[in-house]
Amino acid sequence: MEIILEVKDLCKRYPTFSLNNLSFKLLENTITGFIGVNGSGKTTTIKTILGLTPKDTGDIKIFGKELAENEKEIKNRIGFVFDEGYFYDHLTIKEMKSVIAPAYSNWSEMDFKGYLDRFHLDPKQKISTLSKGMRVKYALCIALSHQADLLILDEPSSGLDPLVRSEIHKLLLEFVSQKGKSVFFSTHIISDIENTADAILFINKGCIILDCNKNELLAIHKLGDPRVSSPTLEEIVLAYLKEGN
Ligand SMILES: Nc1ncnc2c1ncn2[C@@H]1O[C@H](COP(=O)(O)OP(=O)(O)OP(=O)(O)O)[C@@H](O)[C@H]1O
Repeated sequence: MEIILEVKDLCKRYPTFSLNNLSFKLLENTITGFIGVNGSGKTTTIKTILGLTPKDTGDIKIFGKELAENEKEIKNRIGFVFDEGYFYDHLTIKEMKSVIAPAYSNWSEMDFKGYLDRFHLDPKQKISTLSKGMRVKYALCIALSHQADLLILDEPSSGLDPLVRSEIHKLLLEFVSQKGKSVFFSTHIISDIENTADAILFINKGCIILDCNKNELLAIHKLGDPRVSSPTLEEIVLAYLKEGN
């Protein structure tokens, strides 16, 4: 499988927190769940990958290239969704789209309309009147309408009801089944990882404490005795967390 993103020895230091030598890869046709408790460094990692926060040291290659030297080309191929809003509240869905779309050379108006229909979003509705779930869906419509190959989502499902979460999961599964696509999403909701992710990257206190395939992890912890139930993913993850503390 092709490597879509590769991070090597990434370090970023804030006065009271640091990312410590993070190294990991995101693979093609893989949904990687980036899990960690509040304040463990998920958003800092994502912002550093996207060049929104400068790194101190380390290498980040996206589609085999350095972001700094190929920013336009790489950003064209990344769709991102942040939990904090980055839209102008006073604009409508359609007006905001007109601000964003020119930044992408592969923008597809047909795809955008298709996603709006799918999520029952009205182009005339003001951003300020969208519910949290509608905002995330709108952010996904934007992220998916410029032929991105890598989707990066920062806590897309926090605060959303189970129905909206399952709609989003379905969309991510459809997306990642296409050739050359990969999804990286951060969460602290283990059931999201259980339902959606193929791979798990677990960060704690700015360090990666687990980087593995989800099914392989479950298989390793499966107990041989059928009379005793094997640990759930949540129990396994909590055990790693306790070990790291
Ligand atoms: N610009 C900044 N300056 C100083 N410290 C920062 C800055 N941004 C983040 N931090 C600190 O880095 C740490 C990690 O924050 P980060 O937002 O990456 O965590 P997170 O895992 O995304 O948390 P959450 O799940 O709560 O969103 C926190 O202690 C935070 O206070």
